[in-house]
Formats: sequence, C-alpha cells, structure tokens
Amino acid sequence: MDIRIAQGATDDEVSAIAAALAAHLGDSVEVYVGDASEPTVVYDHEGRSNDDGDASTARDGDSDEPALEPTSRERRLRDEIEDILEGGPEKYREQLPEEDKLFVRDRLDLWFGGEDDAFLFEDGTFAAFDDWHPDGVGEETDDRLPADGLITGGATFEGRDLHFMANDYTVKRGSMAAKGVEKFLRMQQRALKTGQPVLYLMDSSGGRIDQQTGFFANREGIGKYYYNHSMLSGRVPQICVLYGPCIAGAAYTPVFADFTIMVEGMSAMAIASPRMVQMVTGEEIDLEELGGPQVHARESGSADLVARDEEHARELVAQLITYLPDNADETPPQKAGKPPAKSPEGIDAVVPQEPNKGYDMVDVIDRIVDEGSYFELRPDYGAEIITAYARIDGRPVGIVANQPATRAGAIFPDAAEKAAEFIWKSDAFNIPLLYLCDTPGFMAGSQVEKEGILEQGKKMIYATSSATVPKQTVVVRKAYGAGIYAMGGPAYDPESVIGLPSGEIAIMGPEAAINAVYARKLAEIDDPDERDRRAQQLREEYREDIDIHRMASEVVVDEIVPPSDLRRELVARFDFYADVEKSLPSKKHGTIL
Ligand SMILES: CCC(=O)SCCNC(=O)CCNC(=O)[C@H](O)C(C)(C)COP(=O)(O)OP(=O)(O)OC[C@H]1O[C@@H](n2cnc3c(N)ncnc32)[C@H](O)[C@@H]1OP(=O)(O)O
Repeated sequence: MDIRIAQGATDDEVSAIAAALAAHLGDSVEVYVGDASEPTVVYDHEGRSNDDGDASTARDGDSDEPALEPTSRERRLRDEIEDILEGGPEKYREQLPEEDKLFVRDRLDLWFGGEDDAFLFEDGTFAAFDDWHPDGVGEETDDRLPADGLITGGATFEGRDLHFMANDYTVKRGSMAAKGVEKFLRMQQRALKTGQPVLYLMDSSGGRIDQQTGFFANREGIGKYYYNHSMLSGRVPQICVLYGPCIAGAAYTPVFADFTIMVEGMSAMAIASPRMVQMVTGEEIDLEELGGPQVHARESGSADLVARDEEHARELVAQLITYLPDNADETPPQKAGKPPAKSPEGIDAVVPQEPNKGYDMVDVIDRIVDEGSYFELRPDYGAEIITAYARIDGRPVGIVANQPATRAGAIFPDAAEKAAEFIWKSDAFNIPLLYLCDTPGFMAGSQVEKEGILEQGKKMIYATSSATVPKQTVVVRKAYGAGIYAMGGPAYDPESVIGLPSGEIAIMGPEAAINAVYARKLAEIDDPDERDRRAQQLREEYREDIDIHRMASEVVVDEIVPPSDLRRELVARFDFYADVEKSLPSKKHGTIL
C-alpha cells in the first residue's frame, strides 16, 4: 500500500496515521524519519507505539484524533463476548419474566449500576466456551453454557469494593460444573488475599449432575467451596442472597454465609430437590414448602431476612453493609450521629414496674439508637431475643435484647442459638455489643430439654464470654437466673453494667423463689387468707433483696442511671471504651460449637 504523508505534517499527525494503519492492518508499522536506517517508532498490530506504554494517542478518549474502527480481531472478540452475555438458551431466558425474576446480567446491573457502584471486572467469561461454541458465534443451541453458568468478578457496591459471584439460572438451572467451580474457588481465594467482603448471588440447582467429572470430589472441586467458606468465616463478611432454588451443593453457601437473605416467592434452599425427596422418602412436596422463606426464616433460622423482591434484597444488603467493616482487621464505618426517633425521656413510661407485664423492647431501643439505624436480623426466629444492628451517635453496635412482648422474654433454645451466632459475628467484625436485659431466664420444661436448652444456652454464654469487643449491659427490668449470665452480666467482663430504676437481679423471680423455699411452711398455714398474706410478705421482702439499689450498693452494677439519661450514658461509655483491648487465654480455639 502506498502511503503519502504531506510535507509539514506534525509528529502527532504522523503518529496518528501510523497507529491507525497498524491497527487497521492488524500488523506492525515502522516509521522512519528522514534517511534514518532504523525506525524511529514502531506501532504494533493494535496501534500501540514502542516508545509509549499507553495505547496510541488516537485511541485515547480525550485525543483530538479521529476514532479508530476496531480491528476484525477485536470485532470478533466483542461478538463472542456479546454472545456469552446473552446467557443460556432463549427458552429459559423467556421464562424469567414469567417468574418475576431478573436475568442474571440485569441483576448485576441492578446491583452495580447505581451512583456509588461500579461493575469493575469479570473473570472467566470464556469458561467452558469451547464446550458449547466449537463453530463460532451465532449458533443457538439448547446446550449453551455461557461463562459455565457462573459469573465472578469485582465490583464497587455502595462505595465499597467487594468480590461477587452470581449463578445464571438459564444455564442448566445455574448448576455448577468444573469451570464454574474453578471460578468460584478463585474468587474466594482472592477475597482471602484482598480482605474484601464477598457477595454470593445464588440461583443454582447444585452440582451439574451430568458433567460431574472434574469437580465433585476433586481437591479443587465443589467440596473446596465450604473449606474456603470456613477460611473466610470471620475474616471478611460473606453475604448471600438467594434468587431461586439452592439445592444440595448450592445450599451450603447460604448457610456458611454470615448473612443470608431470601426473596419472597422466589427463593428456596434444601439439601435435596423435591424429586429426590420423593424418591427417598415418598414425601410429595414442592420447593417452597420444602425450603422456602417461611421454612428458613421462621423454623430453621437459616435465613436472616426475607425481601419482598429483587430490589428490596439489594436495599437490605446496602443497609447491612453500613454496619460491617471490610474485614476482621478493620473497624466498622462510623456515620454522623442522629438523635433517636423517639425521646429518651419516654423510656421509664415504656418499661412497666410489674415484672410480669409485657411491653415492646423495640420501643426502648427506638429511644436509644440513632433514627433510622435500627436493622433487625432473624426477626421471625427465636423472637424473644432481638438481634439487631444500629448506630448510637454514629457508632455501629450489635444489640442483643430480650423481648418481653414475646414468650415473656424467656430464652428458648432457638433464641439462644440465634443470639450466640449474632454475638459471635459481631465480635468477629469488631462491632461493640449492647445487651438490654429483661428476662425471667432460660425456659424450663421437658420440651425445651429435648430441644437442647442446655446446649444452646451454653453457646450463648460461651459467645458472650469470649467476645472481646467492648460490651455494655443494661439491666432494663428483670435479670433472673442464668439469663443474666447469657445477657452479658457482671461476670462476663462487660465494660459496664448499668441498671435502670426498674431493674432487678435475682437467682430466680420472687414467685418461684418463695415457692421453692417456703412451700412446705406456707402449706402448714391453714387459713388461706393468712397463707396468701404471708406469701405476699415474703415476696416483698425478697424483692427488696434483688432491687437494683441493693445491687448498686453491693457494686454488682456499676451505676443506676435515670432512664432519660440512658442514651447519653451509653454514648459516653461506648466512646470511652472504644479502644479497650482484651485477649483470651492462649489456645488454638475453644471446643464449643
Ligand atoms: C454437590 C452435589 C450436588 O449438588 S448434586 C445436585 C443435586 N441437585 C438436584 O438434584 C437438582 C436437579 N434439578 C432439579 O430438581 C430441577 O432442575 C429444578 C432445579 C427443581 C428446576 O426444575 P425445572 O424448572 O423444571 O427445570 P428442568 O428440570 O427442566 O431443568 C432445566 C434444564 O437444566 C438441567 N438441569 C437442572 N438441574 C441440573 C443439574 N443439577 N445438573 C445438570 N443439569 C441440570 C435440566 O437437565 C434441563 O436441561 P435441558 O435444558 O433439558 O438440557
């Protein structure tokens, strides 16, 4: 080809033409100045010059030079990528809107398309490409396996960098085979290196049964997911949202994750599919009944929250992440403080003096924490204990509170287990703990014995004992029995135990105590009125012994605080003890799970 460059052309003009030519030909172009025997500049097949590490100036967005046409090689690559981004067979893509479900690429747009978000990069887009694409772009078959049904990459979400994975349900129902598994594992391993949170957007029928070679029992196979989940546990927050079935191998990711959100009418998780359940047990059951949100948010406790729809799920995670640091070496982000939604002056009126009268502890919390910062987890499971994140004067705290409005605030096995996990997670991610105590203690009876009240209670006490974050405990009203141990009582190394004037700390409640000790003596009193009068007198005497003033006099509690001052007091104490350092005795780890 004959190329003429007008005399007087500037260096920039010559460069632009040479670069464009090289890119167009897909070959290198050498530029000689005057009679030089060596080329002054060489442009490679993509138009990059050897004296400039950057792409040619003509390819820069801010250059004055004309935009270049992509080479045929680049065009082909773009076509291939475009084809991959379309996902699985059309018949499965068309089903998604009928199920009110987003196609995975649109889902990623929803997650990372906002003002403070960015989809930064994707890895392994071409995974399994050769398996379904031997004849080039344009073939539409029912065996499309784009990206091997799993997308992984890095993104900025609400201003925070994180790793993500997302199943493509149009590819063999999001099932996982060798290449997808490899991508998943690499993403997890990178998170261990970067110390950034991991977001799992799950929608998967589990291992790809008809392609099981190379990923099922391999060292670097699907089993390694859970090894990696375990390594990441407590290192970086792992957050999981379920958009469809998560079956068998896929069902462990949500339960290994620290926080799991299901979407109403869409998500389910189960150790085996309905077809498998029917085969093994004869039980006929659909996926929703087997492992839908009602099952896991209310009965098993495996789901922390249930979202109304896909957008709501994203909103919940956007809120959740504001309480979490990137990893265990960091502290959670602080925000500007806000006054509480309700006046702290009202606390005393909310808390009844009568120990058996119910009230809503959230009404107390609303008078302590910053407005709009209350974020409850697992609200429908073990509801007699509230586990919630919130901010007090801008500082994230984890709240463990008895709920006298549910089961009289007695601690049942499911609530103890829920609280233990919450305390554990908060401690792992350096979130200080606030205990609000108003409990008659652990529940008694044959039913809870069978359900493992001692086992689950132990876990809660263990988690409280070994949490080294700053802990503040408030005796709001009654603190009876081992309830005060589990709820961060004086023996559990809290920075402070504060009592409200309604507080009582006792080995058991007055009724139970008088019955336990004086039952026989009272029975000996023949006159029923006299017996009642005596019992009442004994209860009143007992209550004097357990009153918060007696506890303060014995320095069991550090201070009694006027209820209106509670928030102010907590702000000062959390601030003062923010950097307190505590350590556990030297050991590998405890033996309590
Ligand atoms: C680590 C161990 C494991 O995880 S073993 C995996 C255990 N998993 C299972 O048993 C789930 C099997 N799949 C199912 O029960 C159903 O596909 C569920 C998820 C309920 C969805 O049903 P439905 O909407 O009717 O779709 P479908 O069955 O017609 O499937 C559509 C296409 O996807 C395929 N598919 C689905 N799951 C898998 C899988 N796990 N492995 C391999 N392929 C799978 C189906 O074969 C079907 O493929 P095709 O389009 O007909 O070629």
